[in-house]
Amino acid sequence: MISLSGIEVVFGAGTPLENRAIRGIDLDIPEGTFVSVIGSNGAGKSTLLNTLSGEVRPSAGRVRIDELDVTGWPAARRAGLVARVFQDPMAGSCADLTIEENLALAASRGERRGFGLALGRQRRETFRAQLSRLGLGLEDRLSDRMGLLSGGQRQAVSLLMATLQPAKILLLDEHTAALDPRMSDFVLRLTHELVEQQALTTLMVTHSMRQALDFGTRTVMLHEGRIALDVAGDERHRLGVDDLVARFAQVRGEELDSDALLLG
Ligand SMILES: Nc1ncnc2c1ncn2[C@@H]1O[C@H](COP(=O)(O)OP(=O)(O)OP(=O)(O)O)[C@@H](O)[C@H]1O
Repeated sequence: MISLSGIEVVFGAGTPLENRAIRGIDLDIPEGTFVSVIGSNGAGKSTLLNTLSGEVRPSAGRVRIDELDVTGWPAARRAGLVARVFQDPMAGSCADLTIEENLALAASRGERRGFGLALGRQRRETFRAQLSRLGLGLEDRLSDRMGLLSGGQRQAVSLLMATLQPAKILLLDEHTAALDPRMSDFVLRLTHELVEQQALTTLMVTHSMRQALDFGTRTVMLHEGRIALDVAGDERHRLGVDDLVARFAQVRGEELDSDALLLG
């Protein structure tokens, strides 16, 4: 169980630029749940993910991963518990290392010693098999530098890297937003497959209402640092994109507008 209780995040506290990005969030995520997170710009989605990964320390509240209270743990200490894929395909891997070296680093995530770059034959074969599942021909390019891959290929490998080691939670921060529609579909399908196979507890931020309903088992909408909607099960099944857009407009106190199309 991942548990956030009474979380508040204030940036620039006590300054004229004080910003209460998270204003009291309570969220329990049982093991194996796949939560999609939506919300307008500045709603606090990335800050929520950063609070879970340890990049941001909450001003109030507790973060628990299973029975561990990790509130005071920096990101590096949570590395073995939290896996993450960012929006920027360049952010999750090292361009100057080979595909194989990047995978080896990911496989050693959370280990205390060394960089885990040791590349025995068996390990290489495992990586080859994992890459071949992507169907992108990357299994024959193990020695290519990561920087040579396209954004979509790199994001697919980043996803693979994030799931090589079992983590308590997988954080996906608009991880398909920078990709063209074909590659975005591909990475989303791969996400679905990996999450299902490994029964990963997952939090995926998306700007697409369609994706928010099509992927995962629960949808959370953030607005101005609070949870404005939290749906799962039958209630979620009954929701269509139009309903979600209407709820979105409602919490923003707006009429339906072109955002609806943008977010569809
Ligand atoms: N490191 C930071 N320092 C100061 N303010 C920050 C920082 N990170 C985020 N904020 C502010 O906190 C608020 C929430 O930002 P956040 O990035 O979490 O929103 P978001 O929902 O992810 O938005 P978007 O959809 O635009 O990515 C915003 O007002 C943002 O400017």
